[in-house]
Amino acid sequence: MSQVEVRQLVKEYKRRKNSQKLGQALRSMFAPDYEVLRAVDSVDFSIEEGEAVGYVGPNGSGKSTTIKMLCGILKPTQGSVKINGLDPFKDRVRNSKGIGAVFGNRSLLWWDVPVIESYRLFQKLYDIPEKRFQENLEKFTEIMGLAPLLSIPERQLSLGQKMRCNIAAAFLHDPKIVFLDEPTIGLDAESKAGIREFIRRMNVEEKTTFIVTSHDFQDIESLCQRIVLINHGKVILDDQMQKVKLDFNRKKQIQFEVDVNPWCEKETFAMEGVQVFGMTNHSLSFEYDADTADSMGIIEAVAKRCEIQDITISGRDIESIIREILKAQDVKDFS
Ligand SMILES: Nc1ncnc2c1ncn2[C@@H]1O[C@H](COP(=O)(O)OP(=O)(O)OP(=O)(O)O)[C@@H](O)[C@H]1O
Repeated sequence: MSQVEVRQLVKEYKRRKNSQKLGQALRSMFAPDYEVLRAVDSVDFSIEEGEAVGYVGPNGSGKSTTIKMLCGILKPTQGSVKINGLDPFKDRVRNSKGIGAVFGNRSLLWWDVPVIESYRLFQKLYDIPEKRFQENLEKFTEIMGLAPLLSIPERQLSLGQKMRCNIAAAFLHDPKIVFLDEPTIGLDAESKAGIREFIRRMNVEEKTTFIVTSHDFQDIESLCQRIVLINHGKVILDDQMQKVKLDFNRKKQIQFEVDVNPWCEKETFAMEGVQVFGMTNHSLSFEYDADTADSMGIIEAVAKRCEIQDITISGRDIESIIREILKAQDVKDFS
C-alpha cells in the first residue's frame, strides 16, 4: 500500500447564488437559492514514502481543498483518502500524529507566548520524548537560525521569522508526511532559500514525504521530483519533473558529469538526432531534437560506458511548460 492513496476524490461546496436583480435578491433572502460547485473532481493519485510532490494549478483549481481533505480538515463528498492506511477524516487524531501541515496564511503558534513555549505545548500534545524534542530543536535551530527567535512571542516576529518558526513546529513530532501550502509566500529571496534548504534536508535525511503547493515555481522546481497539475478540480498531469521537462522541450540540451569520459579522446559519440556540443575528460554535452532522438536512449548510452555523477537538462523551465499546458486548456487567470 502507498503512503498516500487518493481514489476518485470529490469535494463539492454548496454556495448561495447571488442575484443582481432586486426582486430575485429579495426572494432569495427568504428562500435561498443554492448552486453546487465541484472544487475537486474525481482526483486519483498515490504517493510513496520519501517522495516530494508539487501539487500545482491556477487560482481556484482545488489545491487547498484537496490538501484539507488529505489533512482531515474537510470531509470528502465522494471517494476516499488513505494516509498511512488511515482515513484522515475519521481517524483525525491518530492521523495527525503522523502528519505535519503548514498553511502559509495560517499560524500553528500561539500568538502571544514565546515560540519555545508553543514548541513545549506541541511536545505535550504529541507526546514527544524529551531527548527527541531536544535533538529536533537543536537541528532545526541550526539549519534555520532559530536561536534568537525562540524567546520572542510570535506576534513580534517578521513574516519570514514566523514562517521559519512555523515550519520547525510542524516537524517537531517527526511526521512521516508534511503538507506545505504556499510555504514561502511573501518572503524575501534569502528566507525562501533557507526554508527550501530545510525542506530538502528533511526529505533527503529523514525521508519525509512532502506535498507542496506553491505559485512560486522555484519552490516546486527546487523541492519536488514529481509534479501533479490540477485544473478545474481535475488532475491533468502527474509525472516526474524531469520527464515533464524532457517531454515538453523539443530542442533540448543535456549535460553529463561523469567519472571518465570514454568519448573524449579517440571515439565519436554517434546517435541519430543527437549533436555533440562539448566534451571534456569529465563532461559531455549534447543538443538533440526530441522528435527524432530518444532522450532516455542518450542517458542509457552514456551510462553504459561511464559512471554518471550528475545530469543537467536545460530547456524551458517548468513554469513556462505548465503555462503552455494550461494555455492549451484556455486558462487565462494563472498567477
Ligand atoms: N469554503 C468554501 N465554500 C465554498 N466554495 C469554496 C470554499 N473553499 C473554496 N471554495 C471554492 O472552491 C474552488 C477551489 O478552491 P481552492 O481554495 O481549493 O483552490 P486553490 O487551488 O487552492 O486556489 P488558490 O491557488 O487561489 O489558493 C474555488 O472556486 C473556491 O472559490
